[in-house]
Amino acid sequence: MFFCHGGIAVIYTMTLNPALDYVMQPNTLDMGFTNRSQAEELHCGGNGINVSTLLNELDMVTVAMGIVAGFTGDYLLSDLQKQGIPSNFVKLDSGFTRINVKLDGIVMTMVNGMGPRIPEKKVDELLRRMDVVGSGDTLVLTGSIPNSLPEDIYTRLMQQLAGRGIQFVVDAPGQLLMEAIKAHPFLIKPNNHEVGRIFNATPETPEECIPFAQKLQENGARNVIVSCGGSGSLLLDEYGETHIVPSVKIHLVNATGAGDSMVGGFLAKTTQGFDYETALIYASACGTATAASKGIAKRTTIDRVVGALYKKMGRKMPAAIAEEIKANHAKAEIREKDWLGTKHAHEKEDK
Ligand SMILES: O=P(O)(O)OC[C@@]1(O)O[C@H](CO)[C@@H](O)[C@@H]1O
Repeated sequence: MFFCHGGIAVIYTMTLNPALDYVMQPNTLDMGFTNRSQAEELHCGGNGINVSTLLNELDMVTVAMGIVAGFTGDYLLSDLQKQGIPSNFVKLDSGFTRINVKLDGIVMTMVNGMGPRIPEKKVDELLRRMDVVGSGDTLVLTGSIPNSLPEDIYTRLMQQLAGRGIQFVVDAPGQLLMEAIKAHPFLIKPNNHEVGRIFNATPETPEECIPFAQKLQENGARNVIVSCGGSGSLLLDEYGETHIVPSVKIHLVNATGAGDSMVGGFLAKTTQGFDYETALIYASACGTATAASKGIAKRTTIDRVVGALYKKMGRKMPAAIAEEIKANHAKAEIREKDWLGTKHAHEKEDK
C-alpha cells in the first residue's frame, strides 16, 4: 500500500527482521520429550510492526517499512492491510520471514528466528525507498537484524537521511544500539536488562538505571527511556531532567511487545506536543496495557491503565488526555450500539 503524507508528520517504523509471533501455552517444558500446548495464538510482530500497530490504535499516522519474504511475509502484509496500517516493505525473492516461538508456560521462554538472508541489492532498494521520509517525520529503527546485514545498518540509514529534519528513534540490542547512538537519535529505549548487559551490571530499578542512562546520553542519545518491568520506568531527558514513573499492578497476559508499546505511546504524545513527563506516563500505560493483553493493547485497556497510573501517582490527569479518554469512551459506546443493532437486525432476518 502506498501513501502521501502531504504536510502531516508521519511516524515511520523500520522492521528489518519482522516475525510472526507464535504464542503457545505448554504446561510442561521437558527437554527431549513432546510437550503439548493448551492454546495457541498468532500475532504479526517484530518491534517496528508492534510500534506501528500501537500508533494505529491511537489514530496516529504511521507507515510500517522493512523487509519481508515468503508466505509468512505475505501473511504479515495482508494482516497490516486488514488493520489499515500503510506499509512499504521490500520483498525478498527467496527465504521466509521468521516465525518466533513464544512458549508462554510456567516461565515465558522465547525462541526467535535468525531471519532470511538479505542480498545487498535488496538493502539498496530499501535505502532508495527511505527517500519518502522527510522533514518533520520520525523514523523508528527497532529490533534485531538478520545476520546477513552489517552491524552499522541503522547508522547507515540515519546517515543517508541526515540533515533532512527527521527525528530518529532507536530501540535495538547491545552493539547495534551503541553503534547507532553515535548518530544522536532523539530517543532510545533499552530495558534494565539490556542496559545491564551493555555496562556489565545488574540495575533493577529506575533509580539504579540513572548513571547508565547518563552514560548512554554521553555517548550520543538525546532522550533515554529505561523500562524496568514491574519496578517502573525512567526517562533522562535531553535537558538533563530525570522522570520516574511507577508501575501499576495488572494481571500479566503476555509481555511481548510491551517495550514497543512504550515507544509508540511516547511518540504519540510527544508528536501531539505533550511534555516529556506526560509522554512517559502515557508510554508506561501503553506498555502495561500490552502486558495485560493478548497482542498489542487496545485503546480501552490503555485508557483504563492511564487512569490507574495517574491515580497511583496522586496526580491530576492533564485535561487534554481526560478529554481524549472521554471521547474514546463515547466512540466505543457508539460502536457497541451499532454492533448490537446490526446483530439484532441479522437475528430478525434469520427468523
Ligand atoms: O529478535 P528480535 O528482533 O530482537 O525481537 C523480536 C521480537 O521478540 O520482539 C518483539 C517484541 O518486542 C516480538 O514481536 C518479536 O518476536
